[in-house]
Amino acid sequence: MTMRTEPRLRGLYLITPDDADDSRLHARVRAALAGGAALLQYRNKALAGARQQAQAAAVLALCRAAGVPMVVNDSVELAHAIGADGVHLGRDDGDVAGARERLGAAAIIGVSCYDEWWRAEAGARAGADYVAFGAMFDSPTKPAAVRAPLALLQRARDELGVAVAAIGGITVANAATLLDAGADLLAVISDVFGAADASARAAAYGVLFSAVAGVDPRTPRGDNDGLLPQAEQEP
Ligand SMILES: Cc1ncc(COP(=O)(O)OP(=O)(O)O)c(N)n1
Ligand SMILES: Cc1nc(C(=O)O)sc1CCOP(=O)(O)O
Ligand SMILES: [Mg+2]
Repeated sequence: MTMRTEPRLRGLYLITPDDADDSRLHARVRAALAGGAALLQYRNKALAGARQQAQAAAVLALCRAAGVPMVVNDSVELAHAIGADGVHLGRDDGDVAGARERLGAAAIIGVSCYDEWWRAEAGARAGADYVAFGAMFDSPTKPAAVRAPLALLQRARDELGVAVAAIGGITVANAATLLDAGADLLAVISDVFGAADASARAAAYGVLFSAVAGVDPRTPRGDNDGLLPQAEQEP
């Protein structure tokens, strides 16, 4: 498989909770971003249409101010409309080629793989920037999500030239196992946005990445973006 030449995404991957209260959501997002993150996904299953677009655009502005790239969940069109940095595609959300054509070569495109290896292989081959496996643990946000084995993270790290994301029930207490198994991105909703101090909780992931993965995801965009240069990775 062809290896990517761009920097590889690595660090805390914040995903917004369903929150219809804009000012409360902004405060939570600001706090989480202040703690440090490599990437943020705007996801709000409770909103649609103009209301969702306005909220997404406001969160994008917060991400821009923090120097953190933002992808949009589910919708290439919403990502395009607000000028987001990319999109996350699940099994019902369209294909990588279509998203790439619409959003451009620099867009960050991620795919959900659940517990299925073939999706990761197909996604990487189609030009995805990361493949996401989960749920790694019981998820408070998605209690019915299928569970994915750690071995998928290890295999993806060893065989695919794209970033490997883990999602589902991740906490600071269980995250090290995922980093050891090969996750580059830890995608988290509840553990950060449900914390009394979202900033401190996000920062705790930064400490984990520094200790386990040897990178500092708090480094602001422009220095290393929370991204590890490809040259520093294993061949
Ligand atoms: C990083 C990441 N991984 C997986 C998902 C789940 O995507 P999907 O299966 O499309 O489910 P919804 O998020 O749309 O409910 C994700 N959003 N992000
Ligand atoms: C959106 C989503 N997708 C999942 C998958 O397994 O594909 S788990 C999940 C929810 C993640 O939230 P929390 O950090 O609260 O568990
Ligand atoms: Mg989806």
